[in-house]
Amino acid sequence: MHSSICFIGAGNMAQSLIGGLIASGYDKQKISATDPTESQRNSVTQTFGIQCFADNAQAINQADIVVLAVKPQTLESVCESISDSVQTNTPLIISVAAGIRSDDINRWLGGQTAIVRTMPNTPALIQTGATGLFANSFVTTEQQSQAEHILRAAGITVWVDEEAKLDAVTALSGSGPAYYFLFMEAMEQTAQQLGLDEKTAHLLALQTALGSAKMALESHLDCATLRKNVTSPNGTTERAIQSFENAGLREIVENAMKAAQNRAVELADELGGKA
Ligand SMILES: NC(=O)C1=CN([C@@H]2O[C@H](COP(=O)(O)OP(=O)(O)OC[C@H]3O[C@@H](n4cnc5c(N)ncnc54)[C@H](O)[C@@H]3O)[C@@H](O)[C@H]2O)C=CC1
Ligand SMILES: O=C(O)[C@@H]1CCC=N1
Repeated sequence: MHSSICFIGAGNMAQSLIGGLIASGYDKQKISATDPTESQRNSVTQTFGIQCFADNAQAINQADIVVLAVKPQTLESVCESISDSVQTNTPLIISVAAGIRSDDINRWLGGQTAIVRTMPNTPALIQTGATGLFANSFVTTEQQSQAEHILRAAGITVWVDEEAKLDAVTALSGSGPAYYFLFMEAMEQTAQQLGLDEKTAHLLALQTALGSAKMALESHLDCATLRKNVTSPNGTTERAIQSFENAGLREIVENAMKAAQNRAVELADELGGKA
């Protein structure tokens, strides 16, 4: 039998996870969500057929698992508003918030709380997500498997042995879908400049991204070798790759990912206690 899960905050990330769970066969009756915005609650109920509530503390009373899916800036006040119920009912807490450390969440919830801090990504919606997980010292082995089971319904899962590594996961797979969307946007725009219509440019850009990722996942070859296999000497790809390398693409990626990681640390320092 499925555990009952309540999502606090029914925005983009919660909806991706809810969609992934339902697609994997999770019992809808066991999933609920809260959100202060009425239109958001109605839309989530309509899309997923789950119950939504306005009152966080009331909604989590029956929950075995509470997923904190609000913005990092809202997390402290949300935790304080549910701390009495958490202390009484002792659900497993799963946080998806970027940056915010489990020690801070534990303190805001009143202490001694089992918390699995995670960093999922929005492709969870189509069960192609990637999630990093870290368990604090109050999490039992059984709760660890429960958290993994839930996130696995939405894609692959990877446990990290140090909490700080979740900030690297954030910079890679948490924010990563946006990097690929940006790249696909840019490829589509340029393809139109080169003479393709919008629909054709869109389809070819997306199928190319999908094919490349699927091929790399299924291949025994590394990404550098797969790239070289596309690059004929003195051919078209070589010119494009030279153009990327000359423009410093590797450094651009390095700077962007380090900026994301730094922001995760900054968020934790700004909104929680200093590490
Ligand atoms: N969007 C993404 O790709 C990812 C987001 N995250 C994390 O997920 C969390 C949520 O992000 P998004 O879903 O993108 O934001 P969002 O803004 O789409 O969703 C947050 C939801 O929380 C609701 N909310 C605000 N105050 C609330 C309260 N007091 N009680 C209950 N709900 C409340 C808002 O109305 C909104 O619907 C963040 O902490 C973020 O770091 C993690 C991984 C990826
Ligand atoms: O941009 C953000 O802060 C969140 C965390 C990872 C993806 N979106």
